[in-house]
Amino acid sequence: MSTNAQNPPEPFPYDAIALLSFGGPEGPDDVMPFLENVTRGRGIPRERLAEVAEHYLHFGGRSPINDQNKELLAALRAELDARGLGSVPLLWGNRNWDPYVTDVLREAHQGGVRSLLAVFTSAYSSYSSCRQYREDLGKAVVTLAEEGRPLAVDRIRHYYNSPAFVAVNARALAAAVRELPEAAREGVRVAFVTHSIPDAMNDTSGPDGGWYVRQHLDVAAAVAAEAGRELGRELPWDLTYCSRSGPPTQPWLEPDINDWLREVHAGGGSGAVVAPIGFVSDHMEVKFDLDTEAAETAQEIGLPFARAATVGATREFVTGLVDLVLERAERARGLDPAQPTAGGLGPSWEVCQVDCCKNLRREVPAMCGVDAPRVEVGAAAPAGGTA
Ligand SMILES: CC1=C(CCC(=O)O)c2cc3nc(cc4[nH]c(cc5[nH]c(cc1n2)c(C)c5CCC(=O)O)c(CCC(=O)O)c4C)C(CCC(=O)O)=C3C
Ligand SMILES: [Fe+2]
Repeated sequence: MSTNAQNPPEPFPYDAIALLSFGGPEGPDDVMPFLENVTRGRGIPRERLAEVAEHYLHFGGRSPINDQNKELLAALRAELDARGLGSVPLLWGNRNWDPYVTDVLREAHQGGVRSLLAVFTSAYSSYSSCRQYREDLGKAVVTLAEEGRPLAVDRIRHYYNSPAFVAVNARALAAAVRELPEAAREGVRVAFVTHSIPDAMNDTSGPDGGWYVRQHLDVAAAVAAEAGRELGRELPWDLTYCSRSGPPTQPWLEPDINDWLREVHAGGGSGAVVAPIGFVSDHMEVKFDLDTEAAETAQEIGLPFARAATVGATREFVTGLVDLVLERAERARGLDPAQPTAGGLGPSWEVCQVDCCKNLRREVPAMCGVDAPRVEVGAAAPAGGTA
């Protein structure tokens, strides 16, 4: 690699890195406006909204997600600094609550940022967990282009099967199994848990459909095997779901975790461990649907129950994310770095095909895809430059 006096070796090809997340209310008054942001135009029944509002109010009207993102940002910042990226700004923008993506990117542009590498707080492919983040970016990029602020955006590949994500989840699962009383461990059953989505959304996830479930099954198998090795025994497992919403007539992914617990109990299982591999930190779904509701179900039926930790801001997970940032940077520079993975699916795409995780309602611009709006970055005049 050649170097010269002006440029550090291997210049990082992005002006900033941005963590993109869901957002959540900060207090009771934010709860309804937040829920309206989340569900605008989505046909979620009113009763479901009132019910979810109660979940938030049960925790003082405050989602844990913003504080968890701040913790993740601090850990990412430290790791980026340690890896020679101390001069690259790290931004944070949300879909449904302040700080909103468009506002954050506008401010970054004013500060000189013209290209961005995005990291989503969701590890898997589906409309809700991937394309909608790409649409958040699309909306921001189109809006800013209209203001004469062109911005280029890439993202890292999905990290569900990064060795670090799998290893940290496996250790957490083994620890949760050890939390059960000894007598409950012998016939223990494991439920990997993720956010339910409509069947139709799974059917269009990834480039050719079904990837949301496929990716979770791949992670689940890898995590169960690794945790099983650590414990010196096989762990029987299933993939289960929480947080179903939508009208009852619409099929969503099943089984629900509560139904699964009852079934395990009826089938003579001695204990249950739930491992929320679908969530990167202890979101409201984890705090309410698992730690509150599912724990109550288990207690009601007398089934010993433990919940595995989420990856959160653990050192190894964060290091793995920065590995993917550096990998993406090398690929942007035309190099061909190693792309380590766990499980059996191999490295996932970082540029999406046209209908990848298709928006079933309407077509809106999405970044990081082959059909993303093209923005002339570096054009001096206001570009309005979207095609
Ligand atoms: C796949 C997926 C993820 C994982 C990927 C990712 O992390 O992005 C996720 C994350 C999250 N979902 C969250 C909250 C909510 N999701 C809702 C509604 C919905 N989620 C869906 C899917 C997902 N959601 C879907 C298909 C709907 C139906 C409406 C629609 O088609 O969009 C609703 C409305 C009420 C309700 O119906 O439950 C709320 C309040 C929070 C914040 C939690 C906190 O505050 O800690 C987070 C991280
Ligand atoms: Fe959700």
